[in-house]
Amino acid sequence: MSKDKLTIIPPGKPLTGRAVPPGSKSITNRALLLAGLAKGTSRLTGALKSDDTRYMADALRAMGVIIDEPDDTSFVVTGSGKLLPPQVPLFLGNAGTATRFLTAAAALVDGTVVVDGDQHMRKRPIGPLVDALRSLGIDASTETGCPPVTVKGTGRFVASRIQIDGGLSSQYVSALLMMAAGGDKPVTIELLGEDIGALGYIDLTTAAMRAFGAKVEKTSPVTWRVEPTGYTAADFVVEPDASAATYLWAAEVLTSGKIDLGVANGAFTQPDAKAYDLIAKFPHLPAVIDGSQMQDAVPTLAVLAAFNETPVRFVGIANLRVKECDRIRAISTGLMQIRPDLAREEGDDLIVQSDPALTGQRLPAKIDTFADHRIAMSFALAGLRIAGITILDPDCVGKTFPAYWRTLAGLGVTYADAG
Ligand SMILES: O=C(O)C1=C[C@@H](OP(=O)(O)O)[C@@H](O)[C@H](O)C1
Ligand SMILES: C=C(OP(=O)(O)O)C(=O)O
Repeated sequence: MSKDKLTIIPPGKPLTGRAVPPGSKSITNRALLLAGLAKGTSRLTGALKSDDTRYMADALRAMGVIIDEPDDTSFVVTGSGKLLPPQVPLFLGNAGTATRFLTAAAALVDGTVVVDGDQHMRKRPIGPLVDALRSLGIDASTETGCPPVTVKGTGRFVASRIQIDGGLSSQYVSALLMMAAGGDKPVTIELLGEDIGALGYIDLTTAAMRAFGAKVEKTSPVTWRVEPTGYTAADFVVEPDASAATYLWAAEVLTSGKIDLGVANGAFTQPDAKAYDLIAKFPHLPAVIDGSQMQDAVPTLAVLAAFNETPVRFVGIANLRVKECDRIRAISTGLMQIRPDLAREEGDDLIVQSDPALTGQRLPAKIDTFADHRIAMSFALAGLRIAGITILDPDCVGKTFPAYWRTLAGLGVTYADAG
């Protein structure tokens, strides 16, 4: 789209039609890595092509994996069973999955790997993962507790138990689980500290590992045992992205429309699919929503909550402060730009002061998206009911849903250049 801003014109009619979400970012990046670690050729179909998956694919290419892209939704990945040391630092933009997963996978490389990202990624914590690698005797270091991380691997590691504090990100746990199958003996991975949010992402990880031949078993609510099988090439179908689906579900209820996503809401295995049942309750969302098991759906739900009959308090969302941006701040800022009393923060809770009478009003607001795709995509939903909503840096949706603006247009949304 290549614009620096985009103003949504409220459609004033139900949004209708077919709009299939792109492939899941989380599953695509897991499958790419596992296929890259396997020996042989894997075919991934239904995959996401976006900034985050391009960073992962290019990083694997830099480590000797051959990746062809025969069409818009497929990757054909041929690995040698070993990742090679890259000649240059791996640049992973602001892709949390690629950054965390490759930091652990770097421990399987015989040589030095530098994992780096953009200025946003350089503020996202990775210390607990680096500490876990160091506890295994792997030479891993970060000066700031955030990328860049330097890992000097020997191509193998020997460990029987890895402890990890996943309080800030479940991706550390997923990263270690995927690495563990490349070890020399069975490994038990154990969660330390507080319970992690989004345990469903760990299930996605173990499911993808099994699809590529790993043997992994949950041995207690906080431990997993991984056998040293390595990975086997496989043909793998990526399901549509549930976080992307939340915008379409919300667009449907906000406009009393009918949108065919081409996939049943019950068919998703990703954590954010839980948001469907909440969205279906609109405009009677509950007074308290615990976002801990559907974190990426919180921006969608929060913008929806502005039009709810009654206020909504979002709890369990502290780690939204260390996502692509501080999402609690970005959401409260955006809502307060629309109307100053619309949101407030209380510690790490977000309170959305709902008002169904917002609908049909003209409340010009230029929404700062902080380079965060989810802030752009969720605030666009406000523009379905309020005139004057302008999204700054709309291209940031390229992180996970490059066709977002076109997809809304296909359902009947129109845009104006911001004045
Ligand atoms: O494992 C994954 O694919 C993800 C885990 C979640 O992150 P955290 O574990 O950092 O909360 C989620 O927000 C992210 O978009 C994708
Ligand atoms: C938090 C997200 O991404 P990541 O951590 O993978 O960068 C997201 O997509 O909302």
